[in-house]
Amino acid sequence: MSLVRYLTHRLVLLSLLVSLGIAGLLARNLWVVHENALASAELASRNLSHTLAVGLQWVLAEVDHDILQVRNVLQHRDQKTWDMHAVLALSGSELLVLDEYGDGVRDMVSGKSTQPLGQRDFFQALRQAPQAGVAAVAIGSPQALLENGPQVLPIARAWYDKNGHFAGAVVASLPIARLEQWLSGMEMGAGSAVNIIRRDGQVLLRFPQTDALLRSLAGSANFQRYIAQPVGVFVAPSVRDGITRIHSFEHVAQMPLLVNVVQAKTTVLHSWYRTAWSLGSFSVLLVLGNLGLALLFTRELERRRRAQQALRTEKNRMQHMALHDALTGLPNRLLLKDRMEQAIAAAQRDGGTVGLLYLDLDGFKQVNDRWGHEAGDCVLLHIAQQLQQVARGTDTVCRLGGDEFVLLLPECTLVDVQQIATRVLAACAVPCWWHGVDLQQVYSISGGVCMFPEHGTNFSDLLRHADSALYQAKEAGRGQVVYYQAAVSP
Ligand SMILES: Nc1nc2c(ncn2[C@@H]2O[C@H](COP(=O)(O)OP(=O)(O)OP(=O)(O)O)[C@@H](O)[C@H]2O)c(=O)[nH]1
Repeated sequence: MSLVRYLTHRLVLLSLLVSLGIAGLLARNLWVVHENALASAELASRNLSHTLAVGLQWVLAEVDHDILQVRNVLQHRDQKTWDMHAVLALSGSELLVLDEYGDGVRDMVSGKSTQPLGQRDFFQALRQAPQAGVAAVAIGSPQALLENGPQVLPIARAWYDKNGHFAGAVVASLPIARLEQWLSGMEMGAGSAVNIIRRDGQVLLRFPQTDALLRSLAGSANFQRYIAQPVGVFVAPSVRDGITRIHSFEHVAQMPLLVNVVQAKTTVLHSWYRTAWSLGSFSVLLVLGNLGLALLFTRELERRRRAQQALRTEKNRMQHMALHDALTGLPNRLLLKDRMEQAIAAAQRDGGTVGLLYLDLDGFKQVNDRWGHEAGDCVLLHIAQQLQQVARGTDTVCRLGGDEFVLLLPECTLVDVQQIATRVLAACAVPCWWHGVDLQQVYSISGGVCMFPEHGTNFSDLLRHADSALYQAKEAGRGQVVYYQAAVSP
């Protein structure tokens, strides 16, 4: 792999890692902010439910104090009749005293007649209490106790006769309007509310008021968690609308009530969502920009790599062209000179000999003249191929130009050269077909041989002497190989 490609891969990898790092860091920070926002909201919600529970307990304790005072008098009277007016005057609130049937009830202070209350939930709860004195406060569902009276929350305790039998109830009323006014200053946010819930699951008050009927939560999973412990906070979807909320609750001390504050998670995390959206968009843009830049850089590096590759290829091609013949692809004179100098140097070092066979076609011009240059080229290619087949791996077949070829034969004795020359003459006698015509019938080949070091010790001397032997071969009738000074026919 080239350095550029290696760097490119590393760059893209690095860019990916940086992008993932940025995205991971942002995601982690967003998660921390999310958890902090949730924890703060839970704390605020818990504080609010605690404040409301304590406040409600104070209000109810005050009312209960009046109820207990009246009940005490009722239970310890020693005459058959008693002055109810005087009894009720003990308390500061408006109280009702009910008999054992919940009937015949009179508000002795106001003098207004009440509705029959024997079937009301709080009265039933007190009547069914198991033991005198044991029954605690009963709290009824919101209702009007007096005819055309306002909606109130009935708060009642049972009272008992001397024999410990249930004798009726003392009932106080907590106006719903008063509770609503108490809560009215609170800004809850969308999907959030405060509930006052009886311990049997009945919702007694919901703020802010919605059109939805106050209903019982008994049996719901969330309510089970409300009654499992006196105080708590958790996040869960609502049974009613499926919205996930923070539920914070606290039981009202000594009362069968609990207060809960529910806040929609979306409301609590509203600002977090906006931050997450803007930071998320920013990080996506950053990552995309980072990747885009890496890709651009990569493309630029790749473009440069390709340009360099093309340059190298072109350089190699030029070098090849400078050292090789364009038609046959054989080494040219320049490369022959280089190879011969190497062969001479090696022979000088090892005490060996080098043979040089200079070849020239006979009658080649006639091929050109009769069948055109393409036919001549065909002959030149054919001869080049034949000579390469004859040559050994260490030999060099060279085209000097025109119809002249040279075989450089390193580490070659005179006997070896003779054998090769014989094979060359035979190879050049192989037919060369051109459109159904055997051009070999027209041409033959002549050669001149000289040896290093016997006939010369450098390139030009050896080439000149081989050429001279070739000339002699032409003179002698062509189609043969002549040895420099030793004109021995193969
Ligand atoms: N087709 C072709 N012909 C070439 C090329 N290069 C040179 N020639 C021709 O080759 C011929 C060489 O001339 P000669 O060597 O005198 O031709 P010859 O008929 O072989 O003569 P002798 O060697 O005296 O037998 C010329 O006609 C050149 O034009 C080539 O690349 N292709």
